[in-house]
Amino acid sequence: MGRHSSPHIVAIDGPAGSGKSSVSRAAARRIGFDYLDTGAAYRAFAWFVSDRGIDPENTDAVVAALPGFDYSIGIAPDEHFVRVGETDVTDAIRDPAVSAIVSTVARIPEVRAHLTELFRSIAASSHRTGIVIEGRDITTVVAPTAEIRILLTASEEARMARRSAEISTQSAETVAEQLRSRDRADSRVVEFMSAADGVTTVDSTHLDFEQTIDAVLDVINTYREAIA
Ligand SMILES: Nc1ncnc2c1ncn2[C@@H]1O[C@H](COP(=O)(O)OP(=O)(O)O)[C@@H](O)[C@H]1O
Ligand SMILES: Nc1ccn([C@@H]2O[C@H](COP(=O)(O)OP(=O)(O)O)[C@@H](O)[C@H]2O)c(=O)n1
Repeated sequence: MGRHSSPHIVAIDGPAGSGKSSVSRAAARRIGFDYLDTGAAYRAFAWFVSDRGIDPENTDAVVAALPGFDYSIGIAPDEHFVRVGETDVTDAIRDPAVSAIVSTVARIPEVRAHLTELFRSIAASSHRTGIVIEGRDITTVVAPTAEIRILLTASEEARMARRSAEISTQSAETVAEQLRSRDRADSRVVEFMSAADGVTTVDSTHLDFEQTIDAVLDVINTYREAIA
């Protein structure tokens, strides 16, 4: 526990359904690191905006809501919760209604700057040797100097199939169309479809879940001396 230096950072980016959350959490658990899902904060902020009756297209009103956004998240891989104020929103932020508006609030530069600062301070609060942080702009904006940076990709077909297997309340076509339109909107704001300089690509299209975790751990182990 008595660690005083900053935690080492493993930065992982990728499109929706590439396996970022599940693979990052499992990899973090195996190496005793904390785990931060940054998409959860964008989702929780979208939930908050909607809960307050703010139109997500009303940029000024959305920006004005930022100081009142009281966010907390569990970063131990086995203690997952997301809260806004006293409200547990762990499940609510996965609702399709939240997915439908999250890209609209995520494209606002003030929102991105505010959440980026929040992610850096959450990461700095980790008491473990390191933290795996996943999202869309972790390798490029949030933690561009991380020792280990990975782009986790998979074909569009594989990503849609994985996500529709999780969601039983909507048809596969609806899930696929919503995912495609969110990826399109997100990729206008941040580049996560191709790897930036120094970022290692892990393509999980033909890997199962366990093989993908192993592929990510292989990349981490390659740099192990840097994070020993
Ligand atoms: N390599 C894989 N093969 C098959 N299913 C996978 C693989 N990686 C992840 N999954 C599953 O795909 C779904 C989407 O993964 P998730 O981690 O939520 O992706 P993301 O965070 O990138 O949107 C989850 O149900 C997860 O268990
Ligand atoms: N670092 C990040 C993470 C998420 N996001 C936004 O948050 C949304 C939800 O992210 P997520 O990681 O939960 O999405 P999934 O890929 O899990 O569906 C994305 O569609 C982006 O609009 C972002 O802009 N930057």
